[in-house]
Amino acid sequence: MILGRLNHIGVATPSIDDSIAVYRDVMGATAIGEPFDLPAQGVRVCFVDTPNTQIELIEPLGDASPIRAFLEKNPAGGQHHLCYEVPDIQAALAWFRSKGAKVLGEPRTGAHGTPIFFVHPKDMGGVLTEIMESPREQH
Ligand SMILES: CC[C@@H](C(=O)O)C(=O)SCCNC(=O)CCNC(=O)[C@H](O)C(C)(C)COP(=O)(O)OP(=O)(O)OC[C@H]1O[C@@H](n2cnc3c(N)ncnc32)[C@H](O)[C@@H]1OP(=O)(O)O
Ligand SMILES: [Co+2]
Repeated sequence: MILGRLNHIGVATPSIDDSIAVYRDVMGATAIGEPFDLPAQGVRVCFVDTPNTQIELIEPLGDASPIRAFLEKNPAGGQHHLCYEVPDIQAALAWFRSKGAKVLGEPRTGAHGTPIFFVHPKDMGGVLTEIMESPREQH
């Protein structure tokens, strides 16, 4: 497998609106996207662009949101996952499985419109890891 660039850092928050204010007013971020809902992923999302990567703010959406338990343990929010690009999602899936790492569910379409999957933090040194197919590989 060829590991590509860090695409984004996922940051869970109880309030995207409050987090936008922090990134804008305290961090000086100038490129902040419009929040949008991703019901299939159980999250509301907002991207903050930095010169070399993105911060992905995620707020729970719906009762079955996968970030609810995280926010119960971390009520103020916090760093939730790292996302790396790969050229071929199926090859990456086979690679992680061959290494015995627990892939969480099947690949699905992520916030960038390309396939993603997650690898359990227990197999990744405590870091929930998202793997996404690079937008540049889409035809
Ligand atoms: C915006 C869309 C998309 C994109 O395109 O970018 C996204 O990023 S969506 C992001 C949200 N979606 C997901 O996170 C999906 C994958 N996650 C899961 O399946 C679950 O969250 C989980 C990782 C399996 C955790 O399950 P959960 O029920 O929430 O927690 P547990 O209490 O059972 O946790 C077990 C164990 O793992 C530790 N943990 C949980 N979350 C994290 C984390 N983010 N980083 C590091 N460690 C984490 C948790 O503390 C437990 O540890 P122990 O207590 O020691 O057992
Ligand atoms: Co993500």
